[in-house]
Amino acid sequence: MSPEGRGERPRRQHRPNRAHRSNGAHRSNRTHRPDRSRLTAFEVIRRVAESDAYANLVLPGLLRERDITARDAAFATELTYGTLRLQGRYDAILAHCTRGRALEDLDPEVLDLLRLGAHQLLGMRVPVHAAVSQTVALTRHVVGPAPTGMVNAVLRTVAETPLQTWLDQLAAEAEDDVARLSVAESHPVWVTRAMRQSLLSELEAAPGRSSDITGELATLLAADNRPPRVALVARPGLIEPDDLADQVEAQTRQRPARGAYSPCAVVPGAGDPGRLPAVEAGAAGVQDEGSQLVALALAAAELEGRDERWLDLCAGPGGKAALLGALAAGRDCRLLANEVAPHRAGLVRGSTAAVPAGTVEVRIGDGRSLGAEQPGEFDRVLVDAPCTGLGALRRRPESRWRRSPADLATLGSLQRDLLTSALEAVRVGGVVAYVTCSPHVAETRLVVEDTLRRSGGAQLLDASEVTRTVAVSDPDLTGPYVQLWPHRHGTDAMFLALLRRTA
Ligand SMILES: C[S@@+](CC[C@H](N)C(=O)[O-])C[C@H]1O[C@@H](n2cnc3c(N)ncnc32)[C@H](O)[C@@H]1O
Repeated sequence: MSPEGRGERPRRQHRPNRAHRSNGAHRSNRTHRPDRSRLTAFEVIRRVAESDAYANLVLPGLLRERDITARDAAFATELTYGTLRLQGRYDAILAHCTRGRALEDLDPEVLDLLRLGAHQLLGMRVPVHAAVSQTVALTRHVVGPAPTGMVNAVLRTVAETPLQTWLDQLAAEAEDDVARLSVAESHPVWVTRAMRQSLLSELEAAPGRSSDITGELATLLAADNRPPRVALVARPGLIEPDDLADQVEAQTRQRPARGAYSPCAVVPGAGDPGRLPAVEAGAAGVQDEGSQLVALALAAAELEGRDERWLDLCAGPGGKAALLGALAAGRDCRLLANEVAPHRAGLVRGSTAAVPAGTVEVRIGDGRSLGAEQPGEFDRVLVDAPCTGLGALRRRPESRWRRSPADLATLGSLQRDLLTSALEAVRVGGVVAYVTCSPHVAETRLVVEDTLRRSGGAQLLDASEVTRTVAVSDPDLTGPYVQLWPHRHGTDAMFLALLRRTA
């Protein structure tokens, strides 16, 4: 299930400075108060570890609550997200600095403190003295005095060697390119392997592409470690992109760029999109250009015959439903937005609130049974399937460490069932878009090919060609499937297949 769908589990109460309270050394706590940005970053990282929380959901609330703004907020954000993203790299480095002590044997809070210190030293250009002394102060505040000597010594050892020298040393120890890139770019090995597999499978479909898979893999993994640029969607018929750009300009005093691919996209370089009048009114929203493109492609696919009823089988939280709803309203079509989780169905209602009344109906239910309940009813169907989210690692810093290959089995059977149901729900001649925010072939082409084989009565359309017709510039796609990439397109790694029901 995607991040927004999972609630935060009750968390273990964080007890600042346990040891101090027990030995009564309060004065030292007062004189070595850690700064609020670092303390906030630490607390978010602990919540991520202890309660399965999502950093991008917890951090903004904490910053607001504590009135941490401007440069301090930017520092806390980079410290939190950078530490979470690059945890694999830092663990490999820290393991060389603990004098033989395994990282698993450290108190988890102390390990997180070391990671925070390592990111300041190696990823943020914080001066050594400040990075070490502040991390030691934070350690004393949140854990107590016992590990401060160790934290000080380990971070000083980390700081003795520049990042590139560390990476060269780790590369020399790696047994192959996948292991080397996994450590250097901080991805679990199975994820790196899956990305490599996906790039290779594209090469089979388009042999003309660069065959330097290792080089491209390195670029892709590095792109996953950079924060994504925010893109806005101007929902057709609700606001024109130029009018949205005017609102951004009024807020930021800078004319925003238009999207590289989506005709509806506006890309503000700064500002607070949530405060734009169009976003507040629901005429626009924050949406990755990849998500915009796949929804636009479904709406643009040629249909034989009637075009009246559209279905979004897995609609929550409703980004694509809002875009499809706006398009549907412009064509006098109706959209049924289905979602299994009631609270997410509520989010769909919110996202689609600005679409003219009577266009979108929100339904709470299991998409797997919808095809049997309403067979052949729909002309266009979107299956934006629950997936590992490996295509959105840029925006969910902790997710790469949370997922495991075991998730693929559970998700794979759900994905197949949902696509089968969509093929039942669409009428003969109608089109189904199968979409994932993951490039893992087990969630993309294998699901499509298996389902086509099992269900029969459907054919694959050339999704690249359809996508080219809606894109404002050539996304350089080949073959029946569309796979977008952060390093090539600057989008999430969205996958799209288009299928037409034939019998
Ligand atoms: C990738 S998200 C969809 C994102 C959405 N299309 C958007 O653009 O905002 C997948 C959604 O599928 C929902 N889901 C999971 N299992 C489902 C099922 N059996 N039937 C319908 N929806 C399901 C999840 O709750 C989640 O909201």
